Amino acid sequence: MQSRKYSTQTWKQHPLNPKHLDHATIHWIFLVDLLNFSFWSDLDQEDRMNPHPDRYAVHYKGVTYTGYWSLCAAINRALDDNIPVTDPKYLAQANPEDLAKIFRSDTKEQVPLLDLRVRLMKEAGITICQHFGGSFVHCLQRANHSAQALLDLLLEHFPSFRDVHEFKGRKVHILKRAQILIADIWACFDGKGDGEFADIDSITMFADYRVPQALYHLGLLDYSPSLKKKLQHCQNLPSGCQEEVEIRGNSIWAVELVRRAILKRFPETPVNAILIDFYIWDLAKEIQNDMTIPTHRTRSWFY
Ligand SMILES: Nc1nc2c(c(CN[C@H]3C=C[C@H](O)[C@@H]3O)cn2[C@@H]2O[C@H](COP(=O)(O)O)[C@@H](O)[C@H]2O)c(=O)[nH]1
Repeated sequence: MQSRKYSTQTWKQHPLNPKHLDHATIHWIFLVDLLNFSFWSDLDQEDRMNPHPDRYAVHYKGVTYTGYWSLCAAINRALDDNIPVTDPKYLAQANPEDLAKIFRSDTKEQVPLLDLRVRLMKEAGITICQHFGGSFVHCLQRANHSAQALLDLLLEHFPSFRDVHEFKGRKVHILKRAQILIADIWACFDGKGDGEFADIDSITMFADYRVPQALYHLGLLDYSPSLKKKLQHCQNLPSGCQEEVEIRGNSIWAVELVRRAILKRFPETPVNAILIDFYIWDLAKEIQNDMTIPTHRTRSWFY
């Protein structure tokens, strides 16, 4: 595990991530994490690095992107076409057909939950214009460098970030996209300026579908024989069902235990759940072809 520099350098090194530390980058991160969900393909049960040829993909600057990176490629493609897709004023007044074109596919399959993505873009654009003077930066600055205050503002004003579920009669706040939004701003800005959060270490791992798969592969998470069977048969798990919430909740706990183990062994290491999560997610993409279990399949706008 490298130091904090790991996430910051890696974050900006990816060709699709923005390089300039300005307000346009904050708007880019907001839009990406507003839409950062459910890229797994109904067509592609293999889910390997060499994707099913019909699986939703975006060709951008000579590279074919699937999954999360296809979202970033689609947004960058729109910006290159002079469509101000990260500008809330544009989103508020744009017509849905034009917004849908941003996700046009270079294969047979279209992006999952397209209509929902368009709806969320319009709603967020209207909300930012009504409550934050047309710029998400004002929302960020209203949090006054507190991750938890920003989390509260996101949950108050943007309903799709309310990743909260019921588990055996108790409310479970998983909040994956709201937290990764904060983490991406922090990592991109190296914890400085607009990216400074005094309580950044209060952010948990982001309970998606890729990191749990890697945690299992690494022997840090285990599944019951019946759940393993469902995953191996690519059976859908309904959003909010007990097994799905167990996978997500235990993933958060597994990363917390990894964090404690690292600090016990290397007390001086500036590690937090974000850095561990980013490390495991990037690793998961590298070893995707060797994974010993498929990802779980829940069609959801939460992750
Ligand atoms: N826990 C966690 N989940 C993450 C990410 C990211 C992208 N982060 C990059 C940006 C900065 C960091 O340095 C990473 O390089 C996407 N996702 C989730 O994965 C799923 C997509 O997977 P696939 O279909 O294979 O592309 C989907 O649920 C998406 O929401 C992360 O970092 N952590």
